[in-house]
Amino acid sequence: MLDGRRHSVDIPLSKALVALRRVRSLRDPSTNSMPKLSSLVDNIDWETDSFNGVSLHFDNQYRRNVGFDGGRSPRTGSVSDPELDVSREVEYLGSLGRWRCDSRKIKVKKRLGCLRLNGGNVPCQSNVFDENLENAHIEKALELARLSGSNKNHDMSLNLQGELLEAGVQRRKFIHDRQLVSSEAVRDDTGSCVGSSYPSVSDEQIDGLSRGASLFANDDYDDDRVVNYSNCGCGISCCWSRTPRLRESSTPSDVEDHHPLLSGGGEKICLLEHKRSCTNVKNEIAPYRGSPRSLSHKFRPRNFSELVGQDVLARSLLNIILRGNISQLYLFHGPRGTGKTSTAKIFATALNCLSLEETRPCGLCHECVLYSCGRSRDIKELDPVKANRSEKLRSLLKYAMRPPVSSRFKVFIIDECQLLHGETWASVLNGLDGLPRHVVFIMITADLDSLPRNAVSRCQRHHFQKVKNCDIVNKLSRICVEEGLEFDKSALDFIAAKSNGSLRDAEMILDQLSLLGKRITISLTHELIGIVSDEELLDLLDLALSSDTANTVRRARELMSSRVDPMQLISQLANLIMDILAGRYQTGNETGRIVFKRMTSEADLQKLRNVLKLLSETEKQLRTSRNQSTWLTVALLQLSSADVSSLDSSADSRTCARKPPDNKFCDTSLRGESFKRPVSCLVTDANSQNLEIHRYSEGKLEAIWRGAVENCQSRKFRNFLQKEGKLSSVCVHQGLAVVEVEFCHRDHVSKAEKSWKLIASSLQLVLGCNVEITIKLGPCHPRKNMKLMNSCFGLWSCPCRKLSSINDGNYWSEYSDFTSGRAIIGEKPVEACSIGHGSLFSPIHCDCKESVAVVKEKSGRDQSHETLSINAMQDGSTRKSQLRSHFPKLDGISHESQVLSIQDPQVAKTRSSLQSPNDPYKICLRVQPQEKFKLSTPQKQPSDTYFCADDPYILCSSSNTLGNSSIDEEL
Ligand SMILES: Nc1ncnc2c1ncn2[C@@H]1O[C@H](COP(=O)(O)OP(=O)(O)OP(=O)(O)O)[C@@H](O)[C@H]1O
Ligand SMILES: [Zn+2]
Repeated sequence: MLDGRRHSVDIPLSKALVALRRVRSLRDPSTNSMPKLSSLVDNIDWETDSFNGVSLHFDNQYRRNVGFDGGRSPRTGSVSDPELDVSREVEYLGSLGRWRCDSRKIKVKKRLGCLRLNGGNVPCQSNVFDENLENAHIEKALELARLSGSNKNHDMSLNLQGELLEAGVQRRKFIHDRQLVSSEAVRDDTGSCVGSSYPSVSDEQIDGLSRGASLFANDDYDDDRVVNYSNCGCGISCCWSRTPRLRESSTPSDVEDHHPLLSGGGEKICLLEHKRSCTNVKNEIAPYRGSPRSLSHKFRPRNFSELVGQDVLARSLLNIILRGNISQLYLFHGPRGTGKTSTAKIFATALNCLSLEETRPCGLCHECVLYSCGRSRDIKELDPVKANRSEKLRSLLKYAMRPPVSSRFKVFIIDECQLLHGETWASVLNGLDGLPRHVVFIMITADLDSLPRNAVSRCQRHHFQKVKNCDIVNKLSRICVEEGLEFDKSALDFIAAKSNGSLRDAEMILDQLSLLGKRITISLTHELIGIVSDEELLDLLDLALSSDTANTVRRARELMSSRVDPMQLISQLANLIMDILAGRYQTGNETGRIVFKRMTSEADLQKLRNVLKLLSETEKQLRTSRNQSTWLTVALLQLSSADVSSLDSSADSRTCARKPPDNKFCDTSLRGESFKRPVSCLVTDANSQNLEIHRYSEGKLEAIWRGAVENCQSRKFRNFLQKEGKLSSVCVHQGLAVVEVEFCHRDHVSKAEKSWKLIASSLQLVLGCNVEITIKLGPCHPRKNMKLMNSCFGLWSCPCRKLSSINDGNYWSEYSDFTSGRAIIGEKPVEACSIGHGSLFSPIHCDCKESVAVVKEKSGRDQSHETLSINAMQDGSTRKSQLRSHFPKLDGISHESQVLSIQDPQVAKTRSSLQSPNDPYKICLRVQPQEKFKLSTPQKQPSDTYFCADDPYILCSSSNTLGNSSIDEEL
């Protein structure tokens, strides 16, 4: 029918069109929206070119607006990018119905058919969809195009577009359905319909298509969104569901109907709905229409009143909005799982909520609905890692300059903002003054200490508390009721206790339990969490204290082999003992009553304290040990002898004088140093063989190592061993010492291995028995070559200043300053910092290798000696290296270390904030002036004063001063 005429739509032209659609100059400069583009398609008409072909034609106004010039990019003037994504071509073809007529029609079909679908090239089977129908549309379109070309008939041109679109839709429907079969569509958590993955043919949607993602996607900053969509969408990048269209008249139901995809602010899942009315092809696999992904997702708070345990904070945020005191930069910080992200979203929505009521966000207004269904273009969650890329950041700031699309504020939420680089922070802070008032940044972090100080001080900070146990229990029970779960109250209590103030953790545990049955019982909870119940713990403690060796070993083994990690067990035991000592333990069972009956005298309580110390020591050793179960069993067997005398240093020397059998460690080869009696005990191993194990404190191991090193002839090798090596364990059995020596570098290990005989014989000399040596790679030692400038060093030289508690993973970051200070030790002033505001069993550590902390230790043997060690906390392991060159007088090592925190005005103030009611550990700051020091302003400074009066045990001792007093050298 069109014989003799060459109908062509040049590919460059089509690509240029696609390119044009992405050009920012097409946007309305005032709103950054795309009204011109929306009608761009409408204004395309078709004309026959000089070659009797058909070419796309923009009306002149648009030509002028966009500076369109054939196949050239309007921005650069260069030819459009030949590498344009095929998927964009699909989009374009789909929306505009690009084709080549006649024989070229076939080409178009082939082209369409071979378009790459997500996950690979999936060629279409041309016989699967109705080719005739498509042909009919194309023929009709061609005819129309010819006519419109000659007549410049606008209506006709629109009809033509309709036909083309029909053809395109046919094709895309086909592609889409294939896609549905080959991949699972991703759904939103509410399971609601969220818009079609391909359009019906309404003008509105066509319009949406033309405005949509590909245009906005090319907005520099919106790349993120595109990535999100294309990653989790239906797989067809032309999917119009990435093109949330602002429909000003949207009612909630209206919006629900087209429910989203998410725009910037939504949860990062692409929500696709296959509009079944648009397709007549059956889906072989029905798209997933699941329930919410998790309980915590389902029960995410949607407004301030649903926030749990953050009442004050919620009130203050609401007041900020009601009074209109909006800052530009907010910082939400606090422990994990306490509602920071949820609150940021609530706050962002409330900022834009249109309701005049005081309860905001209302959840009903246009803005609220837009956000809740993921379509808000004014609330965006940004990926901090991407924001670190300078070009992204520039785009972001540029984007922020533009007025909000439909709301009052443009809100950018940056979760995990500690991942922002210093330069990113600097750019944000510098750019802040120039940004319009409608821009609001909400930064979220659980790690305040990693943020640059100036950034923190520029933000309006809001601290999220750990959620109280009772609040957690209430929320959990509400969830149970709503979910139709039965529950034991004790199970919920237990979950709350274990989740350590994190409501999310609690909800996740409950979630898991709910999968196991309709009733949440305490035993099931114990089973799942892998924690020993109090009864079992008491039973074990009772066995251990009553010297019932065989049963203690059996019971400990049972527990550890079934479900409990030795570290966990030791921590639980310690908690239990602490509760008993603090009089907080309520026993409801027989074992408990028996134990308590026994534990009445002061001596018994003292014994329990000693048990705690012993467990603390063991816990430290377990961290570096490979055979944790054995060492824990060993420790348990020692509990019965943990009376006052066994841990008393003076008693130690007496014991040592008695010289235990097989014990050569009091040998004078150790240059006159007296050591504590090696703790020896009998363990029945798996083969029921008796294995005698001598266990040494870390200090003693160091001394043995020192002795061995000094026995080495070669000075070079001696230096090497001293600097790089560490004796990590000695196990003596029937006159044979099994020794482990660690080096923290592979090269060092191989070097030491080459000279193992040297090391072994040196150790033999010290130990006085045969030695079997194992040389292994261990965790890094503290930096022995640490530069000590005027003996001053401090934790705060550590660039990351990241403090965290090993045991519970909590970040106490906001209190990082509280123990830094200056101390005078001996005659030398040093920077001192307390690292121990955690607990005895979860010492605070710094995960930066360069962190150092000064620890003052009382010598185990001789109180007049003081040992100054550097504890470099790395990866949870504590190492000590003595600074003998700086403090030659210091010698001896003990297991008792006290952290100095000096001149710290914050201590008293912060103790109460540190001590969260939910904290399984009690934190007690102890004022304990050392003999060598005197407080210059001694008011309120009785020796051994506990701030924590109800706590009979020092969980964390900090020798320090109150108020602004300082510590001076003893007069
Ligand atoms: N204060 C709270 N009130 C109500 N629900 C909460 C609260 N805190 C946590 N949740 C629950 O935990 C889930 C996760 O919370 P959210 O992501 O807001 O915590 P977060 O503090 O930002 O955690 P993270 O720092 O790990 O990102 C929520 O979906 C909600 O179900
Ligand atoms: Zn609202």
